[in-house]
Amino acid sequence: MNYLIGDIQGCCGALERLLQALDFSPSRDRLWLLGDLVNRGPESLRTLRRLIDLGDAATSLLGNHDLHLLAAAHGVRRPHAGDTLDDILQAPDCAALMDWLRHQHLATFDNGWLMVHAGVPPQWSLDDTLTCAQEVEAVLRGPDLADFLHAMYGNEPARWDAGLTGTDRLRFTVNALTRLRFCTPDGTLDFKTKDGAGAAPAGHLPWFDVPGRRTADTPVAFGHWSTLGLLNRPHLLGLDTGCVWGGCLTAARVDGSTREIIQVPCAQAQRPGG
Ligand SMILES: Nc1ncnc2c1ncn2[C@@H]1O[C@H](COP(=O)(O)OP(=O)(O)OP(=O)(O)OP(=O)(O)OC[C@H]2O[C@@H](n3cnc4c(N)ncnc43)[C@H](O)[C@@H]2O)[C@@H](O)[C@H]1O
Repeated sequence: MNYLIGDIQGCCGALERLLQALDFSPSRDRLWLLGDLVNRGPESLRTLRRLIDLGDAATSLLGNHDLHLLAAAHGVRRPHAGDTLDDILQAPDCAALMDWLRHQHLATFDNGWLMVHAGVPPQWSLDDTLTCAQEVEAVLRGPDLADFLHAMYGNEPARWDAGLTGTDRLRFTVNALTRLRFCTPDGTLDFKTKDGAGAAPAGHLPWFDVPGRRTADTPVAFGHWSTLGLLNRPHLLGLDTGCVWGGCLTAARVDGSTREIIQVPCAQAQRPGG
């Protein structure tokens, strides 16, 4: 069976309880983790090791917190207050863990589902999304990783232009795939608003509601947006249900036309707004 799982954020106990609830078997089942594997929760190191141990039974996407971990490990960013990455950064095998992390995905398309951590700009087709993701993945896996991590931060360019090149193009892709919630109909990304779908800034919409979105006919699964909560529409699954904030950890079983949502409640590891 195929399961898509929302943001774990280091809540490994919740992951274990969810796998039990699924009666998960690594020889029979496949998992797709929708990013933000680590940080803010209590057991980031244990979570990474668990995912690595799953081998081919699990495919992991990178979220903004996972990229932040790579940046912290390369000395590009200082850990923030509220980060819970120290156990990884101080682990004797930190370099090997980071090597695994940088080989994970920014987007993937499997079993008819396009999967990303945050969102897909309305102007991108499925092919555009996978191509742009692969461009970033190649840099993450290559010799220029540290330089790229320095250049990755920033909110510009906020609007897609097929003519973008170099660092600007890569930064736009990272911001779209790992940070997007709201955008304008012309695809200008907003990075300020973190509230639910009803809190759209003037002139903005949740990215998935933009009229004419080119991936509207492609099933898309994403995480990242805990204040949105579970989104379950025919071609959309939003699966960040705020595990780390005391919500649930959510899996969606997607086999052919079958869809089933399975959730386990989570202990609150961080206080919203804290
Ligand atoms: N290119 C890049 N540029 C910039 N940064 C990059 C980057 N690449 C990586 N990063 C990194 O991204 C990291 C996070 O940045 P942040 O800016 O802190 O991330 P965020 O938007 O708060 O998103 P998060 O992923 O935590 O989402 P969530 O819905 O859980 O939480 C969102 C909010 O919802 C609130 N919330 C959750 N549950 C709530 C509830 N029940 N009620 C009210 N509020 C709630 C929380 O308080 C929280 O503030 C940073 O460490 C940064 O370095």
